[in-house]
Formats: sequence, C-alpha cells, structure tokens
Amino acid sequence: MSTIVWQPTPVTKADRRRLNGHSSCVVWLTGLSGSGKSTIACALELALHERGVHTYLLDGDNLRHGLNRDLGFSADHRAENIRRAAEVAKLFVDAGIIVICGLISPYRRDREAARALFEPGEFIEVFVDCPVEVCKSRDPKGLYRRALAGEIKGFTGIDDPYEPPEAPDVVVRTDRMSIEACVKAILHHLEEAGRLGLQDVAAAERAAVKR
Ligand SMILES: Nc1ncnc2c1ncn2[C@@H]1O[C@H](COP(=O)(O)OS(=O)(=O)O)[C@@H](OP(=O)(O)O)[C@H]1O
Ligand SMILES: Nc1ncnc2c1ncn2[C@@H]1O[C@H](COP(=O)(O)OP(=O)(O)O)[C@@H](O)[C@H]1O
Repeated sequence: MSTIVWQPTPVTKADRRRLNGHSSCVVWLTGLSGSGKSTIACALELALHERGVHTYLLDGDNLRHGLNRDLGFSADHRAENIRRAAEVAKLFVDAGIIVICGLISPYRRDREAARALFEPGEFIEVFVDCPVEVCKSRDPKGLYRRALAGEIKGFTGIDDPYEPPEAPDVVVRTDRMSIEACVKAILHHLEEAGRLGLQDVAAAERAAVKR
C-alpha cells in the first residue's frame, strides 16, 4: 500500500485557466527527425504568444541537455524520455498553460501512455508527417548522413522504427504544406476544441454540477 497521499491545493487548474483567460492543453508533435517538429513548434508558439496565450515549448533535443541528459535512444530510454516530458507537460497544463512538445516519440505505446496522463481533450496529438526521403534530403543537423555512414546506430527511420499515429488529432504534411499552413491547421483545431477560450472550462463545470 502506498505511503504517499495526494495533497490538494486551494487554487485549481480551472482557477488558473480563468485568470489566464484561456484553457490549457498539450500539443504533442510527433514525427521523424527533420520532419519539422521544432520549426512548427516555434512558429506555433510565436503565433499563440502574439494572440496573448500563455505558452511553453518543450523540445526533445533541449530536454536531453538537462532533465533527460542521462537518457539515450534505446526503446526503454525513449519511453522514459517521453514519460518525463509528458509528466512535465502535465504540470504546465495544470498551471493553465498551452504546452507544445516536440519529440520524435516513435512508439505508439509511449504516446498512448503520455495521452493517458491527461483529461479527455487535453492531449492533442499532431502527426508531423514527412516521407523519410524528404527528411534525409533536408538533414538539418547532418544526422541522417552520419546514420547512413554507420556513425550513429539506432537512428529513427534508418535502423530504428517509427510507428505513425493511427488516429492523430491533426496531421500536417510538411513536404506539401508551408510552415504557415501547418500552424494554421493546428490553430484551427485548438480553436474548434475551445482551447483558445474558456469554453471547455465552462463545459467541465456544467458536467461537474450534473454529477
Ligand atoms: N538515434 C537517434 N534517433 C533519433 N534521433 C536522434 C538519435 N540520436 C540523436 N538524435 C537526435 O535526438 C533528437 C531526438 O530526441 P527525442 O527526445 O525527440 O527522441 S525520442 O522521442 O526519445 O525518440 C533528434 O532531434 P530532432 O531532429 O529534432 O527530431 C536528433 O537530433
Ligand atoms: N511545412 C514545413 N514545416 C516544418 N518545417 C519545414 C516545412 N517545410 C520545410 N521545412 C524545413 O524542414 C526542416 C525541419 O527541421 P526541424 O524543424 O529541425 O525538424 P525536427 O525538429 O522534426 O527534427 C527545417 O529546415 C524547415 O525549414
């Protein structure tokens, strides 16, 4: 039996959302290296910030410089990497912030475990879809070249798997759409889902009253 008891806090997620004037959620960008996760994450954060939305960006590469610096790229380490990122994202969502996560997150089970940490509608999975041949030709960090030369082992899309999402909330094809069009598609989804206002906070309160 656990010896740890959850401590309730007087200020709630709904209180923080109301103070911010908008809802909160995680926009989880998954896709191959070079597919465009970081580019879209930055452009999306800027667009939201300019609209007065409180945001934070968690980039897989950056997390691996600090919180996740002890992790490599085995399946177990990638699972732990995603678990930690998702737990941090959950704290940001509780803080009333729209958090954008850009991680390859190649395994469906890890993404589903991440989704399971959140309330329905809070985890928005965006498939940053781009054929591996295009990612290879972009090769923004020269990593595909090194992986193909055998200098990096277990590189996603070369000699390590990537499992595409089966039912993503949004798909952006970055080889066919401009960066602006990709951001617009995600913003449209956030608007429709009521995450840029307080609609879902009010709906959750109505549901709680009925219960
Ligand atoms: N073996 C291997 N496979 C894939 N990627 C590799 C690897 N080694 C280093 N890199 C670099 O690490 C970045 C991916 O980190 P993530 O934390 O997003 O990966 S994961 O979600 O745990 O799979 C990834 O960043 P992005 O290119 O931004 O995706 C790469 O720059
Ligand atoms: N529609 C698009 N969305 C995102 N990136 C694009 C798009 N079209 C071209 N690119 C380019 O593809 C590259 C993607 O690199 P990056 O964002 O670092 O990918 P990742 O974070 O997935 O590794 C960048 O050089 C970016 O300018």
